[in-house]
Parts: sequence; structure tokens; C-alpha cells
Amino acid sequence: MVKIAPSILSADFANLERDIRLVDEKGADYIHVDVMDGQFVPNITLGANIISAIRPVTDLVLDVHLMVVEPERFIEDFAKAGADIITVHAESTVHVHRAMQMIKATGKKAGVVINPGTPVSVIEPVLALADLVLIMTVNPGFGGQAFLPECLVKVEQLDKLRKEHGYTYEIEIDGGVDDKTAKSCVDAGADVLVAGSYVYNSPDVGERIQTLREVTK
Ligand SMILES: O=C(CO)[C@H](O)[C@H](O)COP(=O)(O)O
Ligand SMILES: [Co+2]
Repeated sequence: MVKIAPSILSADFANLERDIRLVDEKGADYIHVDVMDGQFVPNITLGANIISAIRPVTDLVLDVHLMVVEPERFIEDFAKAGADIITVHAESTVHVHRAMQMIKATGKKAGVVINPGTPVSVIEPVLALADLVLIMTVNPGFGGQAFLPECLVKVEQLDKLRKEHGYTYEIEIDGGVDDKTAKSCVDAGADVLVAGSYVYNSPDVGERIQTLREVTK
């Protein structure tokens, strides 16, 4: 069954504990946390102190998506704060291999992510190191953007590559996932769907999570 990772980017930050408990009780698999530095992307969100604050609130996997320049500078902080998966953008560092080695050295799962404009070939050399590969289906920086279906060919490529080489990474999709786009993601080979605005911009988050499960069956 597909895993659902609500993005707290669309939660009510004044009620973050409540909104995390809500999706936890309604069957979410991961909590997706978007970290933005105002430089790699044109928006600023939160830092490792917020990960420390929410760690006691849930036992779910904290799936931390770093949208920061030179993420190597912060890997140790996020690991100590309680992240379970730390995912770095291939475009955010000239040393993505080293960054992933650093994540692994902390004992956490290492993820790598590419923007809509970046091909899979860029990350092929690090796929053997990856526990998770995240494909952006919007340009990173904001929730609530329209899904870019042309990115799905990359999901198909990654699914093929893991079958061919015996790689063990999960494939996650981030951006514009809703009841209309979720099935195409799973059909292409995705294992984990991030959903921010679709889940949280509703009075009934449980129904939204359930619908994502139904439409991807
Ligand atoms: O990484 C992100 C943006 O950079 C978010 O995880 C993503 O956009 C989720 O929001 P939505 O589901 O509303 O598109
Ligand atoms: Co994200």
C-alpha cells in the first residue's frame, strides 16, 4: 500500500502539535517537514529547533526535506533533533555524495531529491547510497502549486533502475499530489506520496488521507 506523508507546510503553525496528532491518528505514515532557507528557494520555513519540538509529539517517521544551500552544514543538527529521513537536493551542493555519506554516518536514512528541471542521470552515481529518492513534481518553495505530470517519466526510470540494480530506495513524490494526480504517481512506481495542501486545506483530513488510499488502490 502507498505511504502517505502529509506536509506540515500547509498545517496551522500556531497549532502544529494538534495538526501533527490529527494526521497521526488518521493513519498517516510519515510526517513530511519542509526546511527552506530563503536562498535555495524563495521562502523561509523552519529549522532543527522545530524538529526537536515536534519529535515528542509523534512516533511517525519524520521525513525532513532540506531545501537549503550546502545542506552538509546542518545534517548533524537535524539528525540530533530527531529526523528519521534526511533528504538533500542534488542541486543544493557540489558534494551530494558526501552529504549522503554524512547522513548515513549519523545513523539516519539518506534521501536525495531533484527539481523538475534536473534529470535522473545526475543522481545515478548516488542511487546505491539512497534510502529514498524524492521526485519534485513542482518547483520547490511553496505548497499549493499545480502538479507537473512530465516529471513522472523520472519515477518510471527510477523504478526501472532499482529493479535492474537491486537498489532498495523508496520513491517519493512531492508537489501537487491530490485525488486527481495520486494514481498516476503510484502507477509510475511511487511508494510514498507527500501531500500538503490537499490534506490540510480541508476540515476533514482523515477523509483526505482515506481518499488518497482509495484512489491509488
Ligand atoms: O516541498 C514542498 C514545496 O517545496 C512541499 O512538500 C510540497 O509543495 C507540498 O505541498 P503541496 O502538496 O501543497 O504541493
Ligand atoms: Co517537501
